[in-house]
Amino acid sequence: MSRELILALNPRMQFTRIAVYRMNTTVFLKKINHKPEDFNGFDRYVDQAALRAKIILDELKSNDIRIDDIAVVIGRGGLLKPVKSGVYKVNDSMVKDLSSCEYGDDVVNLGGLLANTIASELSNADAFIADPVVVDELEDIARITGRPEFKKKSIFHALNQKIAARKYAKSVYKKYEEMNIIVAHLGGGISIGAHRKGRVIDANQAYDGDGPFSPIRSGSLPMGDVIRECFSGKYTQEEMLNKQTGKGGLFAHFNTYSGYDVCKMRDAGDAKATEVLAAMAYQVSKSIASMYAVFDGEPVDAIIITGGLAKDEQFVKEIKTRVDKIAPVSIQPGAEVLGALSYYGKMILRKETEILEY
Ligand SMILES: Nc1ncnc2c1ncn2[C@@H]1O[C@H](COP(=O)(O)OP(=O)(O)O)[C@@H](O)[C@H]1O
Ligand SMILES: CCCC(=O)OP(=O)(O)O
Repeated sequence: MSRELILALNPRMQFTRIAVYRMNTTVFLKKINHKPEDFNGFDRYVDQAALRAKIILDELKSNDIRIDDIAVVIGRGGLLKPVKSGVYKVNDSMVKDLSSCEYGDDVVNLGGLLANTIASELSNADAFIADPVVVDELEDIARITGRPEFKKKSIFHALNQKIAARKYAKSVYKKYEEMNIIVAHLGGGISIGAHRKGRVIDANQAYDGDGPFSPIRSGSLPMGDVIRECFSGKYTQEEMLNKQTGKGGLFAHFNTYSGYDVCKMRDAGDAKATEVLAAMAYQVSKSIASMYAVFDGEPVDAIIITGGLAKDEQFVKEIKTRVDKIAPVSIQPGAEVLGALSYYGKMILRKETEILEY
């Protein structure tokens, strides 16, 4: 039996999900909740790397995980320069870009940094990320905007979207690379991707760009109003960016980061929650429908709705009824981030994947 373990890491704002796998067996699975006061004094998410790494290692040790059997530490990848899809070994250049927030400050940056810090504490491990949020397969036409100095960037849930699309393709006995699929990932952020024959040729820029509003992000906004707010003197640049990326969407309306809580408010009869969730479903539907045009007349084989909010039947129903004339709709509730990372971890151990250099 192989003694080589895989440690997968998915850092979120208020918790870190970790799992340890021995090939196809899950050895350990844990959601480590963090107290907000633990991070007092840390201005940026990346400043939390050393503390979170210690908390994770302590958790593994106190659960008798044989940490020196860990060979692969793999984290959800962060805001980096645009890259092609695949597995990347964490190197100095990646650590530099993540820790300096060169491409933005988001909790997702901690994926590569935690993997690196933890691997360096172990005797036998290397650090990796796979399909980071900056996987870029956009067609050139998708990059052009109404201002020559602004180009659209590819920032979306690449890991989750591609795994969901591959899983669907397998379920209908086809190859991902042979299918045209629209994937809607409904998580803390929301991204809608047009997967044409295995390449995501268009997607909304789900971090600080465009698309539907989400539990924490503002999405597309009336641009004139945003410009006037920027110059109102009321907010710093950092505050304005934060309103777009982490304090917009449902958070701005309800002061909670939890889409689940807002769904519960709607279920309890709250009129505002009903109205705002309906508007979010409406925006997601419009974004899915807009991707139909991206395929330029080629048939779309399926629409996949996935992510945490895909667990909410009412929310999904409101989207489905608006888009199911385009293609059959398949629901994959929840986001299998750790499972997706373990899939790549296994490929690394079996030497079945190219290890790309950042
Ligand atoms: N059963 C549920 N019903 C509605 N929303 C849910 C449910 N479970 C999780 N969510 C919401 O999904 C969002 C998280 O999505 P998820 O895909 O897990 O993560 P990520 O933020 O990494 O994209 C949160 O807003 C969470 O409250
Ligand atoms: C960073 C862009 C993708 C995104 O929104 O991720 P989360 O939903 O995990 O915040």
